[in-house]
Amino acid sequence: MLFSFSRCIVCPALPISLSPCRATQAPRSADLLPPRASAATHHAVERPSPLARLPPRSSASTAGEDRVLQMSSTVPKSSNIFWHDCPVGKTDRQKLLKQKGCVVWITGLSGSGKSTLACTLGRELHTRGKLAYVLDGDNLRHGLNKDLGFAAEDRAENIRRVGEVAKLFADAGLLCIASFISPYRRDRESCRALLSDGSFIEVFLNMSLELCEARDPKGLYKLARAGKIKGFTGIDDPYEAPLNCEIEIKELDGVCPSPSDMTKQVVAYLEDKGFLHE
Ligand SMILES: Nc1ncnc2c1ncn2[C@@H]1O[C@H](COP(=O)(O)OS(=O)(=O)O)[C@@H](OP(=O)(O)O)[C@H]1O
Ligand SMILES: Nc1ncnc2c1ncn2[C@@H]1O[C@H](COP(=O)(O)OP(=O)(O)O)[C@@H](O)[C@H]1O
Repeated sequence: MLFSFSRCIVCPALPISLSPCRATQAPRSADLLPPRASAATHHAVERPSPLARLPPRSSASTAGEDRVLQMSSTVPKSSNIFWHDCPVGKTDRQKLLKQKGCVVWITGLSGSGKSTLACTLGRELHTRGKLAYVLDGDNLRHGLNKDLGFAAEDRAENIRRVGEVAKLFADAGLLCIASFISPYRRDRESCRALLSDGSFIEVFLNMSLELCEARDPKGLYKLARAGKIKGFTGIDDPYEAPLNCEIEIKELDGVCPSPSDMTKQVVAYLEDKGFLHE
């Protein structure tokens, strides 16, 4: 896989650092939104973002804005490149698989049940003889995205890469299940824009912070409350709720639907929209 990089700094005494990034958008106050400026202070505990090493281009703009503009990896940096079509296309693969490629994008707070839904849904689709593949935030941060932290621009780059990978999977004819906090609306919308034919299905796990924090299976909320993790989504970092998602799954009176009920809701949508047939 190729990524484009817009700028590098070469210092004889240091390793070369190359990093892309993309713009993010201001948060909404109703959505657990501490000031966006907190993104700049994320690194008290985690290692510094590779993106943060790049200096701004002009002193007039803010460092974050300028870096995002100058490094936008959605702008191709290569020249003399040509699209190469292959004789076997998406339609052929979909016929073979008897399904239609799509991306089921699950977004929500840490602890909202994203991974649980992704796995339960993946299992249900598999049982139905459908080829699905789960891309999970924690997992991809062990490999493809291991150079990224949790500053806003790192999260944006994380989601940009995943969006591109998910698009390839959908093109391969798979039912791609992406499970990421993906806290910024703009980043999610960029992924949606990669799939223009209604095959981006955004699933919002609309669980309250109280519920997620009570679950806290990894103890991360406790650490964030104790100030041991900075920039934790929902505590001192924003989460921008979707405005027009395809599926919203909510708790009712503090009770969350079971994984099986959530899965049924998503499968019913996929069935209704024809993704489970060629
Ligand atoms: N600062 C901070 N904020 C939020 N989450 C954190 C943070 N640090 C580590 N983690 C762990 O990383 C998991 C989220 O990774 P994602 O790739 O989904 O995040 S993002 O979409 O780029 O925001 C998330 O996994 P889930 O709990 O499954 O959501 C956490 O385990
Ligand atoms: N629908 C649900 N009902 C009850 N508990 C759930 C449900 N979904 C997830 N959980 C539990 O909540 C915790 C967080 O779920 P997880 O899938 O890891 O969330 P996320 O991936 O969003 O961080 C886990 O302990 C999981 O077993």
